[in-house]
Amino acid sequence: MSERLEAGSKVNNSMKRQKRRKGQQKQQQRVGVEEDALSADSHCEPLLRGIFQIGKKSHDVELTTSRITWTPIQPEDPTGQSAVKKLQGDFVDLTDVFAVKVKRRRSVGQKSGGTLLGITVFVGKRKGAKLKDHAVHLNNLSADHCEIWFKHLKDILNGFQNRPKSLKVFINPSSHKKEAYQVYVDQVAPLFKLADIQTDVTVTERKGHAVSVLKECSLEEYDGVVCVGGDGSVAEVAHGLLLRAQMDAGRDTDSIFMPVQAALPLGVIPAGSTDAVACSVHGIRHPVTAALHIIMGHKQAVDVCSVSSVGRLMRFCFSVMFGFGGRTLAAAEKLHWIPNTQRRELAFISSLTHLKPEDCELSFIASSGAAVDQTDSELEDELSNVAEDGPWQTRRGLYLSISIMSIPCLCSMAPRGLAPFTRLNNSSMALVAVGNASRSEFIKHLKRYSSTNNQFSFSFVETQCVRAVRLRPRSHCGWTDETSEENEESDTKNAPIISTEGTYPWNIDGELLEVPGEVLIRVHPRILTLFGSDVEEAEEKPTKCSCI
Ligand SMILES: Nc1ncnc2c1ncn2[C@@H]1O[C@H](COP(=O)(O)OP(=O)(O)OP(=O)(O)O)[C@@H](O)[C@H]1O
Repeated sequence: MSERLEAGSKVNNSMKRQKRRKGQQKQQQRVGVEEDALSADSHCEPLLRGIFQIGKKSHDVELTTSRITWTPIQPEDPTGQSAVKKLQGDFVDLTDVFAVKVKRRRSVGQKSGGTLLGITVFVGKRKGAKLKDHAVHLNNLSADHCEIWFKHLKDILNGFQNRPKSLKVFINPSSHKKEAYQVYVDQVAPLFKLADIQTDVTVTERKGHAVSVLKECSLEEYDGVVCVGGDGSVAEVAHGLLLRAQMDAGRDTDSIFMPVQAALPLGVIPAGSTDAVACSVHGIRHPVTAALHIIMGHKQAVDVCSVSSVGRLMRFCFSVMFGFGGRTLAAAEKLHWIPNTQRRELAFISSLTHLKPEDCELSFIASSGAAVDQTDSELEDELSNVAEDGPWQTRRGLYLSISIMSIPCLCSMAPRGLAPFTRLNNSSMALVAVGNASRSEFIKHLKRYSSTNNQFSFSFVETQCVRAVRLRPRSHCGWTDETSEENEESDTKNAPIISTEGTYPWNIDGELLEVPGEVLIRVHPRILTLFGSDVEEAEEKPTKCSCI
């Protein structure tokens, strides 16, 4: 790319350039250009230099391979006195530029042509975790001048190989407040269009629709997949992408196999009620931020869990909950005629009212939790032992809730994450096992997720960094006798979690899965790439659950 640009830069006659540079140096001394802006880029040879009007002032604008820098031009004082006022220059890094357009004045309804006004550079401006689109108008009425600048800028943007040019988009119109489609049309599609990204949109019609499309469509023509929806939709698309990769690689998903990576990165446009995946890679629930991360090709490899039962893959996912989390979801499904938010609150209250522990055999293989730098074959060797021979540690007892997460799951309910002690790609999962406790103690633990207090500093909560977890719910006979006195307030006469079909409810990324018997959960390091970056804490305003 740089060769192409250097060739392009020969447009400038070197004599002229020297002369101009001398003039520029003089001018810099005269007007006192913001020194930081220029000095950081001083090692880069200018590709282009020209005069544009920015705002109300004429500016000397310089393009290098990494920046556009502009400095206001101060007219010479007729009295010959040097200017006292220091004029401020500014710059944008080209890595923050996501589109460039020729700017024309058009009358209402006019679709093409129009009077040339200059060029507009679109920048993703950062404010904390938020990215906002910002336009810098470089006005100049010369068509030749603008054409050269436009071409150079376009060449540079096209040279960013990490940026997608074509995307497969899934929109779940039923997510949360049914706003996903409008969010896409109003906030995301215009940015994709501006960045000249081709899109192929599927508005999903039912649960499982995205998976069936991903299993069959030709992926070669895309540079990424985008999901507009809540965590359930993201989980479905992530599962579909990973399942497709296993099919293409000939992996037998009816066995304990080592999965291959998904072929395409996944972009997450938040339009759900919790959006923990979007928050974990953007730090904020903001569709424009998510769209700009996708356009600018910011990528982050993440660990994913697999859930298997009797040796068969059931799901790839980011979070698995058993006990309270599974029960609450099962209760919510039974109230399907009630609107989403009220349904969840009712189910939550009902599960709290009937709080009861599950009798389980919980086994896990611990990991350091620190990011590991292993080769793929070393990882494969290590993780293939997980099914049978790993150094399992086993606990037997009563648990109110067991959660396993491969990413921190940041959200407004838990700005530091449901699992703050795991990272996006540390080859490890967080295991949070909440043992038997009174309802009031359990509520205290839940409340701490949205506060600054440590939600895990309770004697009945155990946390571990793990590579694999095996959970075997034990027969419901027996556990009532072991219930602690502290838990007397719970309704011990209530039906156990096991259903009449002999299955247990699991909450897998917010989706209910009824599974009989033992479940194996393994971590698969970095097998999925998400558009976004690693984030420490969500910038969301903490919201407290209205039920507790
Ligand atoms: N047209 C549709 N009608 C009904 N369900 C759908 C449709 N399209 C997709 N789904 C399913 O809806 C489920 C829930 O979607 P999603 O998570 O986006 O919404 P939500 O539950 O309202 O949001 P959140 O998980 O953030 O609370 C997903 O499992 C998805 O498979």
